[in-house]
Amino acid sequence: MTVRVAVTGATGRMGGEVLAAAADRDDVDVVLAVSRSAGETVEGVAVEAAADLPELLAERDPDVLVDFTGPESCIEYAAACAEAGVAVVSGTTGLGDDGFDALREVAADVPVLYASNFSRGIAALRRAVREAVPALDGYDIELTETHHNAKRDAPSGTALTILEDIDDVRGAAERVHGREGEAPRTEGEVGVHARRAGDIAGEHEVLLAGNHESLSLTHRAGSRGVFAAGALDAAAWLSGRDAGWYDFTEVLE
Ligand SMILES: NC(=O)c1ccc[n+]([C@@H]2O[C@H](COP(=O)([O-])OP(=O)(O)OC[C@H]3O[C@@H](n4cnc5c(N)ncnc54)[C@H](O)[C@@H]3O)[C@@H](O)[C@H]2O)c1
Ligand SMILES: O=C(O)C1=N[C@H](C(=O)O)CCC1
Repeated sequence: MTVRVAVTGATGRMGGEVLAAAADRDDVDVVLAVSRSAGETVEGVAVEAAADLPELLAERDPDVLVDFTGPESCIEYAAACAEAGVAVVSGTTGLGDDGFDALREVAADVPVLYASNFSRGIAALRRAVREAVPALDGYDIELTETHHNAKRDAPSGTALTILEDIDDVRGAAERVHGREGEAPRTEGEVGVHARRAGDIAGEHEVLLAGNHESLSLTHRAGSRGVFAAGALDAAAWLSGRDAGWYDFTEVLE
């Protein structure tokens, strides 16, 4: 069955990747693409005004909306989907606690699948981290993420997700963002570092060091296409499900 997909942020980096990936798949059909600035054509799809989303959702009747925009717009668009009965796949990061609370409210009305990272490799890295941290109890942990020079939020949403994984398996730890001046480690802290350079699609390293050894667990995204592919896999999987909150790991099972 072909899933009818609406895309927000269509003139953005990820919006364009989603439209390009959709063009090469026969299980999804893009019925709507919107952005703040309408009038462009992206991957052969006419981009319409995001301000008209409520009316356009009613007119085009998509099954799922795929969102990679900004924290405020993500919630605005998801709320419109709740009204229209459209499922939501979102990968927008920087939502904060209030943003996630609002997104979970939408999940009361429609299916919502959120992931800070739609690559299968990061899902595998998370499993490895959850196994390595308890196995190397007491080792120092440093997390470094590296992204393109246009990324607005820091640390990355993926880094925050991995930090939650570490807290889950080791207990809540103090997070130290960057280092400068007299800054020796304190017992159990997790160092967090965000690098911004070039057009790097996304790198995440978790370093565990102690007992005369170190372990580095690293994921590198080759392009944004990996995220677009995962988001469309999620959209195809989510379509037709009951209202509720879903996780990308369920798609990978
Ligand atoms: N979950 C993942 O796998 C994954 C992968 C890549 C990027 N991301 C996230 O996706 C988001 C977008 O990344 P990008 O590189 O495509 O950014 P971008 O700036 O290239 O594109 C963002 C798009 O959203 C629109 N937008 C942003 N804020 C808006 C607002 N307040 N109202 C209306 N429209 C708004 C912009 O006009 C643009 O079209 C970021 O949060 C990023 O961290 C997630
Ligand atoms: O390019 C970005 O921006 C990315 N954002 C996500 C994050 O913040 O973790 C995923 C990786 C790429």
